[in-house]
Amino acid sequence: MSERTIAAEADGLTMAYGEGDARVLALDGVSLDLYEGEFTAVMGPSGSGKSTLMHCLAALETPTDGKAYIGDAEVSGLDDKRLTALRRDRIGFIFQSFNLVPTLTARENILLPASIAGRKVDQELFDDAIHAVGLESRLGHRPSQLSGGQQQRVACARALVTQPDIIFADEPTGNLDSRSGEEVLSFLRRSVDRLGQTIVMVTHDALAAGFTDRVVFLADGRVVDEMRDPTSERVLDRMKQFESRAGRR
Ligand SMILES: Nc1ncnc2c1ncn2[C@@H]1O[C@H](COP(=O)(O)OP(=O)(O)OP(=O)(O)O)[C@@H](O)[C@H]1O
Repeated sequence: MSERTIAAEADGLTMAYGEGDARVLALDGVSLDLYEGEFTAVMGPSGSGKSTLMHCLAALETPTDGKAYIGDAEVSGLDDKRLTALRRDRIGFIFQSFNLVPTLTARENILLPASIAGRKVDQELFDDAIHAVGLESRLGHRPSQLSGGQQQRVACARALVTQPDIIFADEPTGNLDSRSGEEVLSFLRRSVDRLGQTIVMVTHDALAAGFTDRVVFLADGRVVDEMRDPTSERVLDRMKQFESRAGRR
């Protein structure tokens, strides 16, 4: 197997919310390497810490203990200015609720992060992304004139055209019907295969996990298992095993 390069790393990440009786340990010492050019899914029951892990890795939250790295930059060691630059220049986000600017067209939404960063978007990459997500005829439309699936494809193109080191996607198909969801997942898959994009995606959906290269399973704030080259059937089976184990506890 060829040597893999680490795109992001969790090193003993611990996150406690609240105090005393109300204390919740959302992450309980998670150590995990995420590799360049891979599509990784993070799965686990509700409350298992998936979003918290992603937020700590993406420098949106500061862990109680442990370290998060993007490449070799330790996220918690950066001052505010460097952190803003890291998020802007090296990380892409796709959210369940799309988070598009309602007053801007699809084209303007896609170009916004690059424009804020004062960077030019590579025209070929822009054309490629638009073609891949099938939005050629929708570039002048505002989000309210687009379907949910089209809006999420705009959000995917927006994350992709800045060519970030890593894209974090938090349940990107959670608000979509199965057909639109599959379109978005195929697009993400292609951007990994064709552009070598690195993507980490939180999902509850075994079908979505079937599009990835690797699934990491969380339970109670810990990594409890992982699967390479998953199929949705194998992921479903594994999830059933977890549920029956949790039921016996
Ligand atoms: N800001 C917060 N304040 C207090 N507790 C929190 C906060 N954010 C998360 N938690 C708690 O931390 C635990 C992990 O939450 P997290 O959102 O990471 O789980 P998740 O696996 O993403 O869940 P879901 O699949 O339901 O989105 C949960 O028990 C949650 O209630």
